[in-house]
Amino acid sequence: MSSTTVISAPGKVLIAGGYLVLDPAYSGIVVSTSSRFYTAIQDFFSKPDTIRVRSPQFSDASWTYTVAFNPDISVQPSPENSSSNKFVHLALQHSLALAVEVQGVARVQEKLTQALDIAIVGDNDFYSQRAKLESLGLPRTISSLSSIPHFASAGVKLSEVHKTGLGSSAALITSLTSALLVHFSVIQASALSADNLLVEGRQLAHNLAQFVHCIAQGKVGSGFDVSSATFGSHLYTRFDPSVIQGLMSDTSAKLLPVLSPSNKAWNYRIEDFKLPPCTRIMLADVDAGSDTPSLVGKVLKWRKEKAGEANGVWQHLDQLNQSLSRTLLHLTNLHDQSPTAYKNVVRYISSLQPVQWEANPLQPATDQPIINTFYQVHRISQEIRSKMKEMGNFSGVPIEPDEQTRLLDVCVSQAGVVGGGVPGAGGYDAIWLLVCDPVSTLPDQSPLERVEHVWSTYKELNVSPLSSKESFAKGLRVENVDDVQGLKVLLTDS
Ligand SMILES: Nc1ncnc2c1ncn2[C@@H]1O[C@H](COP(=O)(O)OP(=O)(O)OP(=O)(O)O)[C@@H](O)[C@H]1O
Ligand SMILES: C[C@@](O)(CCOP(=O)(O)O)CC(=O)O
Repeated sequence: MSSTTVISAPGKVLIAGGYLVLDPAYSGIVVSTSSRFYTAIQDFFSKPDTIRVRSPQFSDASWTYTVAFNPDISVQPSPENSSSNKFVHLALQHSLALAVEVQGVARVQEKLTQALDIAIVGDNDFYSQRAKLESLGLPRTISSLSSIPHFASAGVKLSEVHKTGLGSSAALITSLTSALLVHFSVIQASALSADNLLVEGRQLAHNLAQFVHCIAQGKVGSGFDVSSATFGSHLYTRFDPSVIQGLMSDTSAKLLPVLSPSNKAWNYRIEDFKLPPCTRIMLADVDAGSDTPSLVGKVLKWRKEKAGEANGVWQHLDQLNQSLSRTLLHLTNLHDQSPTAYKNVVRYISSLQPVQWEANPLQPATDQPIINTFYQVHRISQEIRSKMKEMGNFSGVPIEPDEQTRLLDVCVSQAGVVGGGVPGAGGYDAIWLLVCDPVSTLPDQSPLERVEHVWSTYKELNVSPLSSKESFAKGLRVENVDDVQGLKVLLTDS
């Protein structure tokens, strides 16, 4: 077997900044997840200029393409394909076109003298595992999820799968286009090492993925999902959509002048962010579902029509979102200043409800500022929830519907739960929580176990956990096949 290029990209959770982040005046807090999409590219023995793409988790999910050079490069789906995949097709077309612009036709043709086999797989979290847990007779807990094999077959077609909101299309596009850039030597694999995020290769990968994702979706969103798939957790401020508007309407135009990192029109901003030590994000898929584009359309219509009312909400939320990111980052500083006091506090508040955290007058003075800062995070995240709900009430959109409010209220009053909310655009389909994650809480339950118990026994909504944590690997990552559990068996050995 010849060498295999494997590139992964993480999923995302927008914990603050939904709707605001569509406007370049505001930023959002995006956390990248340990759940990833993987693209593996190998040579295989078939006709030259042929690319076969497979998604082995789904039925009817293999697509063959022919690459023609006449004289411009074009990637054509085979008439024998039994389904189409616009996202995959556009990723191939534009990545190869960019490769031709950078490397010249001859080098791209040379790489295609052997056909390519491309396998795309997403960690189980991207797709709801509720039905699988039920069929295995397992409770809806994180430990049950670990008994499902990696990259489990969904048993359905892609068009029928129940997604969980982690941004499957953005992670898929970012891993696929970047794997093609590396395989065709447009960028070096070393450009994707974690040491320095703002290197040109990674930026080119970002710009290409943003463009392909926009064109596949038929619209320019804020792009926080592709940005976190590329750079990991950060505070995101969007790029001006005009940078790719020309390419969106004239797809035969040259890509490199627009997508090059030296094009100053790419004015997105990435600022460092990570969740504090000894905490963990918990995510749940709520079996109700919302149509994000229609929520966005209605909220933006209201913002246009009732600018005065909306601007007040936007300003207030912006203040809160900025305080949240500052306060979370401050916790990391407090940890670094006094790791022992910090760990003691986390253990202490893990067994108390947030309203009790500040109540002990005998708390050592070293612990007070740490406890107060954790309580600030709780308070700010609660205020963000209520402002987002107000935004929903004003615009007639269920951003934090009453059902989710009841669920979140139960969750955030558990001992050791710092805060939570509805991610991204909100709606009925998911929640996030930040919980204390101390080394041990024995003989007490841990906050994670308490939340799992609430979720698995909750009656009003069917709540199913995801196993994702925050990914500290910064976005795109070069993988070694043998290190990715469950991947090797899905690759061809032809
Ligand atoms: N494993 C996969 N293999 C190939 N294509 C996939 C795969 N998963 C998703 N896709 C592509 O992404 C498309 C789904 O994109 P869509 O924008 O609807 O999802 P999304 O908003 O990213 O979903 P979510 O955020 O809930 O994960 C599918 O129609 C398919 O083209
Ligand atoms: C509403 C919005 O700000 C966030 C949508 O996030 P999500 O897809 O619900 O995670 C839209 C966007 O940023 O593109």
